[in-house]
Amino acid sequence: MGLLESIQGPSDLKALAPEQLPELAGEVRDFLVAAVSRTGGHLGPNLGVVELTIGLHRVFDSPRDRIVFDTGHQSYVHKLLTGRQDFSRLREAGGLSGYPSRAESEHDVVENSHASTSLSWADGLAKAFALRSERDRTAVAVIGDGALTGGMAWEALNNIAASDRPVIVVVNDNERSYAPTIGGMASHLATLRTTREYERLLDWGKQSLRKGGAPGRLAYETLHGVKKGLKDIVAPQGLFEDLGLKYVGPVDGHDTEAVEHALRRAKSYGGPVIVHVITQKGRGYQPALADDADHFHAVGVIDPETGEAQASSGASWTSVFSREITEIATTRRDVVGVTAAMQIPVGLQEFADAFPDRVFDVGIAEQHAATSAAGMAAGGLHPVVAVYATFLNRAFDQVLLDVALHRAGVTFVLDRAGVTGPDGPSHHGMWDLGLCRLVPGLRLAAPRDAETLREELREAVAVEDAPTVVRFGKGKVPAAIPAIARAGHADVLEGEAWSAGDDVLLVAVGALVPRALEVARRVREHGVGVTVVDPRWVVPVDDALVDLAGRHSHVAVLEDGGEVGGVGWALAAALRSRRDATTVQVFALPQRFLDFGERETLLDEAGLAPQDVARRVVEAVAQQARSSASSATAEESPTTSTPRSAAFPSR
Ligand SMILES: Cc1ncc(C[n+]2csc(CCOP(=O)(O)OP(=O)(O)O)c2C)c(N)n1
Ligand SMILES: CC(=O)[C@@H](O)[C@H](O)COP(=O)(O)O
Ligand SMILES: [Mg+2]
Repeated sequence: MGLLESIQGPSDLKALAPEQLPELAGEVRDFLVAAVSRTGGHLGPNLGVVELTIGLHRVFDSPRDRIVFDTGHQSYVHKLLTGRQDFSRLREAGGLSGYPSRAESEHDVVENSHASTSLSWADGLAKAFALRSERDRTAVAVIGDGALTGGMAWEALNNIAASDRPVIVVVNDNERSYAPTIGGMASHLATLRTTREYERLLDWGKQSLRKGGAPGRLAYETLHGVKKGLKDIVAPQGLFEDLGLKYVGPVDGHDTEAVEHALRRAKSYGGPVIVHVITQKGRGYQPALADDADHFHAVGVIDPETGEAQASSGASWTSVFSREITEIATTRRDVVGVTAAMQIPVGLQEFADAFPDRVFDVGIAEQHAATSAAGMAAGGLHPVVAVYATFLNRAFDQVLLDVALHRAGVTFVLDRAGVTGPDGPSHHGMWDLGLCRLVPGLRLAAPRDAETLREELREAVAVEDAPTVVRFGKGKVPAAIPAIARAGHADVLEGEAWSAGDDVLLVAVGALVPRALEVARRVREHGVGVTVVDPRWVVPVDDALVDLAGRHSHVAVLEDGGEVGGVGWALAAALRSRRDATTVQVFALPQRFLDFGERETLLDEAGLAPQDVARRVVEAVAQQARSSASSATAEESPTTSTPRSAAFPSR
């Protein structure tokens, strides 16, 4: 049995001799490459924190001490060392989560995968320990250099530094988010990293003086002068110590002995301390180290020998956006791109390659991205802020009161809208429709295919006096879905509405249009007429759509956002305000946290499986017919049903 298999929890790890730790680290790396290449996941980040995590669980006493991983994507080693070694279904329903999970282990604290929150968690934990007189407990936060560029981290540091509570901030500095980390913080960490050279220089100085036989006093004076001189040149500790934080480091994050020594030093201070650990993302796995893009930050299924990803066919939503925004930028010199440390994942790399000075990476700082975009717009530019949908959440106030209040022409492009799948509840892009609906003047489009994405993106960047949003899902874009007619501002996709009129209007939103067409097919098998429309611009819900809905007896809405504030929610409210008798069924994501798993399965489980939606629509129509019949009998008068849908002018 290898060392890793012998470890069921931190106590087994603490029992190992220091000289066994490098061997254990090697076994962990072999395990990670073998397991994650089969399932996909955050291979690079976890390869970089093997020795660090071993040190954390040897020095601190989890779960009495609390170890918080920022973002949480680098917690696989933590899981391996705390009794979870079955990675066969990592990030799959029923398997291990790709992030900490309190349901999995008492050693796990924070499940939120949004970056830069760990220091606030640690500050809160430390305050609780102090007030509950649990002074033997330590709060430890492991935060990456990328996450340290997020504003929340500095709000927390400001509080942590002002206290004497034992908070250990471990900066896992691998010099990268996905790409190399940007900004002043990155530069400062780089300066501190040179201290490693400084320490080596110092060691060399000590050895040389000793070898040279210099007398004690002279040797000390010389060395002190060298140390003082070097320190000012290569290692200004400034920032953290000026804040009032003890600084330990920089530490070689792949030297188990040095890591453990530094963590023990930090623990012994008994107050707030920064431990600056230098690591390498993808450490020990050449295909990751050779990957200039992001050192295998997040991989799909790969060949463990070569790191080669499985071939995939078809264009992604992101690639369509990437091409189109670069096209637009060619003629629109005012258009600029903004990314929050995700230039490649959000599709701005092609734009940046073509126009390097017109794409801005602001670090993991979505709030700054939004408000600086308002500034850009005020200066005559048209910013396109590209983020994953879920990450717009934290910039809501900035969208509302910096962009919309000032009627700034800013376009937000939300990738990964809807259910994303393996990353779980804090990654599903299900909040943006509800949040954006709250913003006066904001307009949001949900394209259904590549052509509508291109059209709606161009329409969005043409708006100069209000925020616009274009949202699309994760993965491959579907084949073209042409319209057969227009109804107001909506595309009619299917329907015999110009015949005797259809019973049901099915409103299909964005990436769920293919599902809606399957629903319509199944409903028609029951002899129920269905017209399928795609509103395209879904925030706000426009009067033409409400008019159209009001000309049907029953409306069903299919969308991949949270129910509250969604398209169906707004359409039903508009019909109610008109005292319209049309009945509305809303098929949206339930307003709760959805677990991780396979995207299509999660949508089905959320009640959006075509067969389930169709069944419920047919039942509703039948129920409506029964109600109409019974009320007609009661009144002995002809039914007063909503006038059938009017004929559409053909497109
Ligand atoms: C608010 C927010 N924005 C963007 C992301 C996407 N994201 C996940 S990990 C990551 C990079 C993190 O870099 P770092 O903190 O240095 O950790 P490392 O991967 O280098 O260990 C980003 C941008 C996120 N999780 N949260
Ligand atoms: C941890 C994090 O936020 C990202 O790495 C995210 O997991 C990437 O998601 P995609 O794989 O959908 O790009
Ligand atoms: Mg990093």
